[in-house]
Amino acid sequence: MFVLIIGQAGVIAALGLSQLWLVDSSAAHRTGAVAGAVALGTLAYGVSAVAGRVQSNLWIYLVGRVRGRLNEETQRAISSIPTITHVEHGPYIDRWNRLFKNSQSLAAMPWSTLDAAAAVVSLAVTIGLLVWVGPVLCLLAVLAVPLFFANRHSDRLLRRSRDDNTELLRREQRLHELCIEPEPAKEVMLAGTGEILNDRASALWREAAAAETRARLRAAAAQAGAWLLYAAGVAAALLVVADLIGDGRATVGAAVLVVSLATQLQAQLRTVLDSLSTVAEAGQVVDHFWWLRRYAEEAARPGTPAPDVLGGGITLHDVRFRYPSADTDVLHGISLHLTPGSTVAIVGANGAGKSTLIKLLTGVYEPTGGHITVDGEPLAGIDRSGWRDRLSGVYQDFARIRLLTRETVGLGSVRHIRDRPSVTAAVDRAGAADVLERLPQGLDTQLGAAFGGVEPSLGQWQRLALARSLMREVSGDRPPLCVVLDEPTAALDPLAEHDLFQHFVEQVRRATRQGAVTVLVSHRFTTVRMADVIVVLEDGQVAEHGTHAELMAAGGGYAELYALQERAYR
Ligand SMILES: Nc1ncnc2c1ncn2[C@@H]1O[C@H](COP(=O)(O)OP(=O)(O)OP(=O)(O)O)[C@@H](O)[C@H]1O
Repeated sequence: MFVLIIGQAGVIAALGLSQLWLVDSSAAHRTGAVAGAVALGTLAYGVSAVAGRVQSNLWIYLVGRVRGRLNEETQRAISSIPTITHVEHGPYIDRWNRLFKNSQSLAAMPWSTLDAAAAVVSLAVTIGLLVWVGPVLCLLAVLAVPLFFANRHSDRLLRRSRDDNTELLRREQRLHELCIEPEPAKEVMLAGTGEILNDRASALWREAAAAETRARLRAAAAQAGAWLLYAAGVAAALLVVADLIGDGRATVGAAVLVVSLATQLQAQLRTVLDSLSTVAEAGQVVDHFWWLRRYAEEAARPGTPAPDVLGGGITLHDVRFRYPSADTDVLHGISLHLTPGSTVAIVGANGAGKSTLIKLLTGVYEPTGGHITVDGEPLAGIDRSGWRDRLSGVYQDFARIRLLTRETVGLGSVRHIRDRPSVTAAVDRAGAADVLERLPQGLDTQLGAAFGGVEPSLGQWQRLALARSLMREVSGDRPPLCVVLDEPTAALDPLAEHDLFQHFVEQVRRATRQGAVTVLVSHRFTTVRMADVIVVLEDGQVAEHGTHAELMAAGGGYAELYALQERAYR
């Protein structure tokens, strides 16, 4: 690439000179010189055409490979971050989206820089030839200055509109996804809201397109002005050459050379300006890239190892939390002590903050006020991946991982993903053996209709997720210090819930022996009453806490809700 790009400068000089010699030697009837000029021109043209093709193909190949690597690294950095804010909140998503969308310019930057350098060399050769015809013609090069400023101005306009549009286009894409992703699409179809959603998405797209068009028009106006100035300069240069020819100080060949050089100068200036635009855009992409790397490094900051066994337990000290896009706190100063070997049930109305609390314990969010300690050590100071290795459980919005069944479960302990006995044991303990029996190839069944596999029901998915959460326990990994179960039976039928419950008691006993804390979120009070401590959350605050008997005796909100559910089930 380097040789090809730099070689262009020589080709440009050879082409220009061949034209000059051709015109002048034919005027002087020097046949040999004409033949030489034709040969030089043909050779230069041939080399330029072949090198151009080779160069553009090489460019596509190299940029494609570098872009692939960059996207891979970006993807890896995104997925290495153990917190979830960056995949959940718009401004963060937009930043790494820009990185993916514009990675092409970063991949092309080395070649664009080289292109710009080669074009500068070519420019110098062109200007040298112009000066050779008439020194005053070098003023043509001065007209590149307004072009440069117009280019910078239009780059800025386009970049700003692209950045502003990232959010609009993300929202447009998410609205379209509602109509084509199987989970939301069925509801959209049932309600017949597809058209409204598509209209909204189209309106967002139109808004983004209009903003971009406005920016493009303004950029084009600035550039057109600068190029008009340049065209006037070329006209003036031709007048100067006509004058030189009139005075006999230049030949007709020189006039042809000036016309050819002016055209080349224009192409070279375009190359320089385009390359500078790519380099400037690449600079922005680098900014996003470094931001992501820094973010990933900070999130994965090393810390002290997690304790081997819990001695003192997990304590929440006046913990507050506010989501990045929110104006108010979701948790308002929670103080709790989770004793080793205990089961703590968290109950409360929808939106009370139960799942948020679970996510703070697992470290996917960090408190925005107060702190959490594990055996007296701040959780923030404990190595994140070390802490994660010592957790197990399921979230309320469990993942439906559409891989082979054994992988879907085995991912709970990556080291044992191929360990079939462990996977089978985890499936059994989660009460998912009957799910497995119904799968045509058992553990080797591909899951997910979109992948040509079997699509489990919601309850079956939840049991597979539970099995995944038990992988660490059955595979002989170090036992968890904290087990979080966020509505683990919400999608289960009564029989499956009963089976799980039996297992749950067993698991709690085992966890108790090993000193783990089990935190259970549930709306089913029959399960909740088994816990050692029940915490009632109300609007992000602890309203009551104690054993079932204590809370019933207190006759507060818990007792009321328990009685209500008991009556309903009777
Ligand atoms: N990712 C998020 N970004 C912004 N706000 C959120 C996010 N997740 C939850 N919230 C808000 O935080 C509050 C508490 O939500 P959380 O999911 O913790 O409640 P919950 O008690 O688990 O409710 P449920 O019983 O419905 O599962 C809610 O008001 C919700 O709107």
